Amino acid sequence: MEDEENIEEELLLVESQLNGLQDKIKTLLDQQEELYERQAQLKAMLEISKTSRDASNSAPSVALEDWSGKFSWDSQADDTRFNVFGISSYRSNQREIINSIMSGKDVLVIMAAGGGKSLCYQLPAVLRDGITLVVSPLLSLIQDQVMGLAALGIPAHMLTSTTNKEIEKFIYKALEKGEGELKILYVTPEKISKSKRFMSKLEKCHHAGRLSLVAIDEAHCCSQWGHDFRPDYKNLGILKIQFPSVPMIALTATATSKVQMDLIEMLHIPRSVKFVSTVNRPNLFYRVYEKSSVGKVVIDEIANFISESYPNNESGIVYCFSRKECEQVAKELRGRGISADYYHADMDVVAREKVHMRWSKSKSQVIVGTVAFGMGINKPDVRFVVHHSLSKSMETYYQESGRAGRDGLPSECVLYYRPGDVPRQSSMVFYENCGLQNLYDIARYCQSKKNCRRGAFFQHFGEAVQECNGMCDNCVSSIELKDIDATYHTKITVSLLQEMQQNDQRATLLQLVDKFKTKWKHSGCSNEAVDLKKEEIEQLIVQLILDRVLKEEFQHTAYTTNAYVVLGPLWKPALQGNRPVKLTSAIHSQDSGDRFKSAKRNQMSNLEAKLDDLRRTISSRNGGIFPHAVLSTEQISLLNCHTPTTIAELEKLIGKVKTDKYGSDIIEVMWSETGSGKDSGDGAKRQKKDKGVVFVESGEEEG
Ligand SMILES: Nc1ncnc2c1ncn2[C@@H]1O[C@H](COP(=O)(O)OP(=O)(O)OP(=O)(O)O)[C@@H](O)[C@H]1O
Ligand SMILES: [Mg+2]
Repeated sequence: MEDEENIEEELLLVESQLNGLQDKIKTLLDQQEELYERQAQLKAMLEISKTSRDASNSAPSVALEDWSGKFSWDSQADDTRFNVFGISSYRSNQREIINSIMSGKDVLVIMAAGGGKSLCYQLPAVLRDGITLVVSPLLSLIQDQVMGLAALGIPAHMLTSTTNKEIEKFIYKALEKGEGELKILYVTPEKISKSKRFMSKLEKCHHAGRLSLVAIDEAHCCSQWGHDFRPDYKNLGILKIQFPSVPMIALTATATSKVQMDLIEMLHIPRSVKFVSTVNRPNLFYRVYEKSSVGKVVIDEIANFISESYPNNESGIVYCFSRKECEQVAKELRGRGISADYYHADMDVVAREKVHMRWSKSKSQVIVGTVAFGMGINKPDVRFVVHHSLSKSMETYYQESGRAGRDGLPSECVLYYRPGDVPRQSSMVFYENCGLQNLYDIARYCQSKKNCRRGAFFQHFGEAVQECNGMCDNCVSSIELKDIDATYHTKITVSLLQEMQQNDQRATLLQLVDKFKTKWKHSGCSNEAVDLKKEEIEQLIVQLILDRVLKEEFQHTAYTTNAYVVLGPLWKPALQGNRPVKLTSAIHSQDSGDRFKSAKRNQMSNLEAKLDDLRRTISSRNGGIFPHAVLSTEQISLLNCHTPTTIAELEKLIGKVKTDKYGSDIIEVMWSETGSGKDSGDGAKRQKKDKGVVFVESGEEEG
């Protein structure tokens, strides 16, 4: 008997020691997991830093050649840039890239979205004799580019599955015999890997010395490590093998060092000159708004934001978490007078294309989309990108928000955040490699009320910090902040979870908030700790997850995956109150205007509105051309500033090609708005001054 008791006693002891050990092992395993993740992060950072150092050491051609110096084609390039493309000056790195291509080098370009990569191959294509081949992944991107070039009078065509027989014949003749006018030929990668006929024509073109340049757009599609891998891109290596003497330019907006190495190898361009531009998008204003837990209130806020900040139908995108949410939000925005269409992967291609087209031509203002609305969005004048919920990583957010302001003009990226959205995303991404870590990075971005938003991007992409210039909410906010001591609240949360776990109970984030409130009430609140609002408790719990005091655990049901909050590796010190926990809260939550709001041209002038109408009229008159291909928004502000009233003045601002095409229409608008010309009765005088220019449309005057 006694023996048995002793045994039982010892058994209990051993079991409790085992439990203790298992806890320790769990904590150690958690720590190991954290360290592995950090190790991977540090290795990647080291790789980036090594590659950039190697690039500057091992590519003497880069160091020795001054791509910004003088070249024999300078004046011809300047003339084409301005008179054909209507671009008044180069942006950062464009001139250097063009010069290296013109010198016959292979080039790798990494430049942020909207940085102006197209000009880097289109301008040399016009300058060099012969035909430039451009490989691009999507039909819609190709169509946009070909139409844009046609509007500039540059002979460009595409050879895709939609090309009719007649055009195909024309293209093959141009390749084979040099007949007909063809300067730039766009193809999808499938043409290279699947059409022997096409490759044989291309070889003939090359043998006759007429293949001037090969451009690979969206080159990150080559790499399996990239975010848009396309198997057919893997076969593009054949191009350098077949045409070694033809310069190749590979362009992409985002490529980690791993992707860069991958694509240099796959495209066989080991000696390429590399140009890496900053990830910074100085014209984008980043802000995070607190998101209400009431769905309708969120929509009201988004609708108000759009109609107050963008009353002139300026284009925007609203990103949503799910397809259903997309449809719902679009419907509710429409109900509030905003012309919005939805776009997601469940729609058929024709319906998607229709929605995209309407929006591209500014016939609808907003697309409410899921992540499916991605690569292929070429619209330069997107003024705002709203996130109805947070993205799954900083990288995804950078890309999605980066679709704003590709024309370089001030634009806004707004994210509606509530901590309750974190578990919605985490239950989708937890099985992905580093999925949770990536999600927690963006959650940290959203939770912060103090740190520069731009700084978070620099840190994420391993780039030196640059000035924000007051272009994020945290840098300009006049909201007064206070730090709440949440050490006691943390203790309560941890002990609550400890009790629950002992009883084999679990709670989701929202359930935990409710349980916290009940426990708080019963705890007597004798402590001087302040009462927290529901949103603040949610915020605290997410902060504790990010700080590893708590963690998320997932369980599949037949229909869904639930995310539960459980104790994390650092719960013990938190329970003992050894680690002070601070929660940042806003004292006055009203945003008393910021520099972006006042700097941004909220109202278009009458003249700008008229020119905007004009570009839309010309666009619909000419079928396919987009309004921004007629006149860019930047050009409209230029015209608004300088108010040219003669063709000669106009040509100095927008170049020859656009003046020849649209000059008389534009001048007519200028006259009607500025009171010059026929209204002031000096039309005849003006006509005399601008000999050779006939304003056919101003009929009254002529007669
Ligand atoms: N030097 C410049 N000055 C003014 N506008 C420019 C200049 N270069 C390009 N742009 C305009 O900027 C916009 C974006 O250019 P482009 O489409 O080439 O960007 P991108 O780098 O290819 O971006 P993405 O990665 O999104 O494809 C276009 O409207 C283009 O006409
Ligand atoms: Mg591009």
